[in-house]
Amino acid sequence: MLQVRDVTCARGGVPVLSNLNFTVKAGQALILRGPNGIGKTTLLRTLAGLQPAIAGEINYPEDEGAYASHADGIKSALSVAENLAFWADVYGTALPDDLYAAFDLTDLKHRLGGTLSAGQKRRLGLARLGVIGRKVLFLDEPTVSLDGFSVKLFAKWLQQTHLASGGLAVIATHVDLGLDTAPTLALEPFKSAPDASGGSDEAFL
Ligand SMILES: Nc1ncnc2c1ncn2[C@@H]1O[C@H](COP(=O)(O)OP(=O)(O)OP(=O)(O)O)[C@@H](O)[C@H]1O
Repeated sequence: MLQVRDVTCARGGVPVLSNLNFTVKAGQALILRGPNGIGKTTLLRTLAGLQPAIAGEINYPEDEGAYASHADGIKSALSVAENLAFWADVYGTALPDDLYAAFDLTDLKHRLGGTLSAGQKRRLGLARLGVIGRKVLFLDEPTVSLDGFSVKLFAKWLQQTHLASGGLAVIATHVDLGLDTAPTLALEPFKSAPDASGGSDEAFL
């Protein structure tokens, strides 16, 4: 379970979203909604522990979190199979039997990562989530570059594999993933004071 209590997150030292409270249970996905710049990426990175919250508490089982950003994190000189084997090695896991089929990568197994199209790269980036075995996923616009078929395929993996096996997910998306019963959290009411101003911090990759 993920518990978020009175959390405020910030960019460049300036609060972006304040006083967030929510719980996501095992088997559940929470969809974050809000316009560009509201702070979805900032919140996801904060939840994932990549930057500190400036207030509040975030709890979920230790070593179960994983963040997937806009970037695919693919090694271009390795093949699709080698990329996935690399992640399995890093996380000490085994590749699930149905992984290639689940992300429509069967015919691309031996292609170099660097030669994949944007959507194919994204499918490979998402397939990493099926390898690392983490239960608490923080997903930032996971369907960018995906066609309709691939969006459905990803939603199916999320629902029938990840959530069905007791995982959970917090997902920032402007696309309807068609996840049954996934609650939505609109972030606009949590926007921090509009007159707050501050400097820049490091750009997110
Ligand atoms: N490097 C930075 N330093 C300071 N502020 C930043 C930096 N990068 C982004 N911001 C600001 O922080 C706020 C939150 O940005 P964030 O990327 O979290 O929004 P978002 O909701 O994910 O946006 P989008 O839907 O466009 O991806 C925005 O107002 C943005 O301009």
